Amino acid sequence: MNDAVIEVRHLAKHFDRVQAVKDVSFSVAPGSICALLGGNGAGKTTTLSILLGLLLPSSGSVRILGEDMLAHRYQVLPRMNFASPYVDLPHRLSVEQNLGIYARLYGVRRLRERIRTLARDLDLEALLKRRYGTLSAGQKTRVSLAKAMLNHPDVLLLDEPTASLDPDTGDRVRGYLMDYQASSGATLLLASHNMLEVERMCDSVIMMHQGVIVDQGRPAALVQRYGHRDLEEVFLHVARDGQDTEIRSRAL
Ligand SMILES: Nc1ncnc2c1ncn2[C@@H]1O[C@H](COP(=O)(O)OP(=O)(O)OP(=O)(O)O)[C@@H](O)[C@H]1O
Repeated sequence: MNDAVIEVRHLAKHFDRVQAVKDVSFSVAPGSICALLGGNGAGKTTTLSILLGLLLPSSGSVRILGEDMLAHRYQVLPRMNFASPYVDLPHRLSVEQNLGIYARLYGVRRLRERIRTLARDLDLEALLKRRYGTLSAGQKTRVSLAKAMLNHPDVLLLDEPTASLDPDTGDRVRGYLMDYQASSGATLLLASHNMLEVERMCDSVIMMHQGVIVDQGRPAALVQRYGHRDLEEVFLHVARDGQDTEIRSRAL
């Protein structure tokens, strides 16, 4: 029986002449944290956007929580959420107003209590009355994460979840996400450039290079397979030697 929470098969996406994602297939197990890794332009954000239904694929299929996302995404989206530093919220509204609007859109019950809890957990209490547009990049990242947690998602997609966070705040946010995963059983898929973060948080890693998957596995297994000291070195190896790695992985 196939019980993957995220099941991607032969996914491709091109923008005019740019082939952003080429025949990508992978699955993410329930209750796991999986990382999409790859250099700039590898196709991570495009893949996450297709999973969310924000972009239509050129070909291929995506099943999430057992549903075909192309045919039935509105049945699945209430159980998902997404955080990204690239998605902006209305600048003139306060943090509290922004979270309140999303909470109503998601049909969150006892929304004031939910916002208070998230503000406490993500250190946003002092910012609730501030206009979103006046926040620093790291503060916006935390608000985006709070928005993503409003509906207690079963599937959480995160594009660089700790971008712009200082080391202390980044560490606390990672701890928060891991605690959430452990207590809720949710499945997390994140794109990250932070290899220490990935080694600490993730059960599995999917390495992309120029739109294709060049390798995947558990972080420790990848480090061992490439004979490096850590995932950072594996990343550099794949980024600088991506084409060869792609050819080798296809030959396996
Ligand atoms: N709307 C678009 N129109 C044309 N090309 C696009 C568009 N969106 C993405 N691309 C191209 O598709 C490729 C993959 O981009 P994508 O944003 O998915 O990469 P990424 O792995 O998320 O990179 P980064 O780490 O820099 O965020 C890139 O070559 C990018 O220029």
